[in-house]
Amino acid sequence: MSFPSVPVGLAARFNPAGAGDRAVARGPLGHQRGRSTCALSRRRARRHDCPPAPVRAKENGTRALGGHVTRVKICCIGSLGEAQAAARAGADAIGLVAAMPSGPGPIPEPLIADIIAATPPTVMTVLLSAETNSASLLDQVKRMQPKAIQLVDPAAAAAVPDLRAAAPTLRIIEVLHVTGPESLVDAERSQADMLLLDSGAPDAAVPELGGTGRVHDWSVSAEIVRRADRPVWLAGGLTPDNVTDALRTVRPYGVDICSGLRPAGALDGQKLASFMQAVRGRR
Ligand SMILES: O=C(O)c1ccccc1N[C@@H]1O[C@H](COP(=O)(O)O)[C@@H](O)[C@H]1O
Repeated sequence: MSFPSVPVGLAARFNPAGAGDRAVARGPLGHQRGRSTCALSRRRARRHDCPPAPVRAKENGTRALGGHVTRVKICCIGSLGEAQAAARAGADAIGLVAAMPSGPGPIPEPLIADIIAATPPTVMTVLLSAETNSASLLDQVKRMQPKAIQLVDPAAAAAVPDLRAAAPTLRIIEVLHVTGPESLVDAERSQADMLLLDSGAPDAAVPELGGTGRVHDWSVSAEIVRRADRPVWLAGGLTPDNVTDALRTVRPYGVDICSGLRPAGALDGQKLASFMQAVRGRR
């Protein structure tokens, strides 16, 4: 099965191979990191060869600092039809959830592999995995062939170097379950290509590794984004109603949503359209 074509504008600004993403993120975000030097005065900025000041959004937060268009990842895709609907709506990425200890998203691996194979290259296919060791993670990647892997268990952070060495084109997204200021330290330590800030409770009796529908403290997330030198996705309890606020507060590279588009389990077409409209800012 193949997808209808994705709007040209979306394809052009999203490069699943990754080089473009890194370039976009490392420019403006790296600039923010050096803010103490670069933001003090224009003269000092010139002396230190700082990049131009980021363009601030005039509208409702749809363009984060640096003027990039906010990426959208539609997660918990459950069928080829849902993947097609997400691509048609303009999603930059889709999330496919493998076996998890809890949550609404898991689907069988053969279905994940079929959806990935049918997805156009302009959409980043993200496999969500609860595995923590590199051999098991790599086996999953071989079986399903995603463009990116989302490591939802904090214990998987140690596997990042092995994954990168064995699968150099695979984008690695490390999930940080934001609990408080200590998450800033985890963000600093990460070796992944991208971070994804979520609201799980990995230490609960039945671990929650995502798909909770809960928001976390966005002020911590905003600080992580300010300090980060790599793309940061915001997830956890986003909805069409709160995403504008989330964008204004956190200014992430992209937003990621599961439960907020699934009041009855399946992807709700109207909620998907409202979410895309809120993020893209077409009012
Ligand atoms: O959805 C799940 O079942 C799930 C289970 C374990 C880890 C992640 C999971 N889903 C992902 O969690 C985030 C946020 O979801 P929500 O919007 O708060 O419901 C998202 O990436 C989901 O795909």
